[in-house]
Amino acid sequence: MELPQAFIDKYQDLLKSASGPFFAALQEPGQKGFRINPLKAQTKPQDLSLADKVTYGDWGYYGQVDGKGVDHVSGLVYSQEPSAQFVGEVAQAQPGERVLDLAAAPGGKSTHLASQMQGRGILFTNEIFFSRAKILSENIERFGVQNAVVTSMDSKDLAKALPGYFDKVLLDAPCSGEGMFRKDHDAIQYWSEGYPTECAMRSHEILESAVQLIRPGGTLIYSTCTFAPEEDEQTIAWLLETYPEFEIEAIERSAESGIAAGRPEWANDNADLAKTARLWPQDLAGEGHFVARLVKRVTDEEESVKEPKLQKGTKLAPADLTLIEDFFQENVPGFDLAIDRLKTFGDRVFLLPADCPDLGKIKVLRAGLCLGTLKKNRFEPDHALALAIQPSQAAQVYDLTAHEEFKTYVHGDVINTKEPLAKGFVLMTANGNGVGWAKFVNGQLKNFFPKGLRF
Ligand SMILES: C[S@@+](CC[C@H](N)C(=O)[O-])C[C@H]1O[C@@H](n2cnc3c(N)ncnc32)[C@H](O)[C@@H]1O
Repeated sequence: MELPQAFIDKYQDLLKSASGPFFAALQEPGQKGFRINPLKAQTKPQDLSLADKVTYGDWGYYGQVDGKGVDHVSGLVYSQEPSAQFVGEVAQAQPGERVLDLAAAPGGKSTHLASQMQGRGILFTNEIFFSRAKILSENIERFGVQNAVVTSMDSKDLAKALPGYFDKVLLDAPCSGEGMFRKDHDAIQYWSEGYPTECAMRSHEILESAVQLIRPGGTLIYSTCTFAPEEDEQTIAWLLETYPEFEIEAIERSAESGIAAGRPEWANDNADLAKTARLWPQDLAGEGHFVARLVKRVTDEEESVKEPKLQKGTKLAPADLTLIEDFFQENVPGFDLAIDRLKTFGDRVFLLPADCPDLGKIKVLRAGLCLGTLKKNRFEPDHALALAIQPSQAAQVYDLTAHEEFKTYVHGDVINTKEPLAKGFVLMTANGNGVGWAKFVNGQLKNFFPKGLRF
């Protein structure tokens, strides 16, 4: 890998004698990793050895996930390199909290936060670019998250809609990506001497919104996947100077983790910057990252934050409500259908997260769990529902791995079976987790795996 000369000069100057091991590490292959999904019923991957555990967090392992394998398709695993997993560990979202992931696509950190929240509280996960927000939304669906609102907004507009609403805001900033050079050689092509400063300016702008979105007493987590001090310590120094109500909270780092402290001498010498964390590829098995956690102090002159109105459910026509209730009674009897939280977008019916704020001014791609679609005289379950429920909640289950028919199903083919199934919807499972729906009629399981996902 050929590094730009200006990059080499910069890090020789910053790292002095440590620059040798740094440049040597950049010539090594990138580290691969994944996290296991605790929201799933069966949490033991089928085709992966779990020998090498990432030292921090409960769910991380080293290794590469097969994008076409059972574990990926069922949402049991999420590919994420090990250093990126440290960001979620620093955030420590709690069940019941209001959490925002402000720059979230493709969803590595959001799915991690959702794992921590265990379906309780509300997770707003935002991506400014709509095409990337769609990918984020698909990943939230595959992971079986029920309490997320996926949005695609400029952070300024989100801050106008929900000021002071969140207990925690994560900004995993769009950055110069130096920490990803080993994984993504294109990042080297984008890099120029002035690029970190440009990115830092964009981070400042997004942080201005993040600051408004956090409630007094709430927490900001800021991370990048770059080594550049402009985007790391210098950006946090700028934040502290501009918003004195913020204070850095020390990040716990065990000695064996290889995680280093932030570098005050690369910013304004504020000693508190050493409470931030740096992940260097020469010190640990992972890529480059920077993480800071800050608390927004409650000040005396604080104006009380106005609670937003709650989002009302849709008042459904009695016939439509009956269709939905009958579907659940027959096919997913174990599901707790909270009628007052049902909300339609066109003919699609969603179950909003509990206490969802008014979404009137918010550009939403997914509001909680998509249950299904109201068709003429019937209700058809959504793929998202198959991925979110536990198989024990479904009336009928067909295990594809036991029948060695996983590939047939994801290819979109009909499955013939002699199993004693009743006419109706069947949850198709693989290795004990839902992967989609089929409809059983006359000895055949008609395939409902979405056309766009078949392979
Ligand atoms: C580092 S990536 C996020 C990765 C994600 N947290 C994950 O773990 O999968 C930063 C994201 O910010 C988005 N972004 C770029 N400019 C932005 C802006 N002005 N406001 C908000 N997000 C922006 C990018 O499209 C990108 O998806």
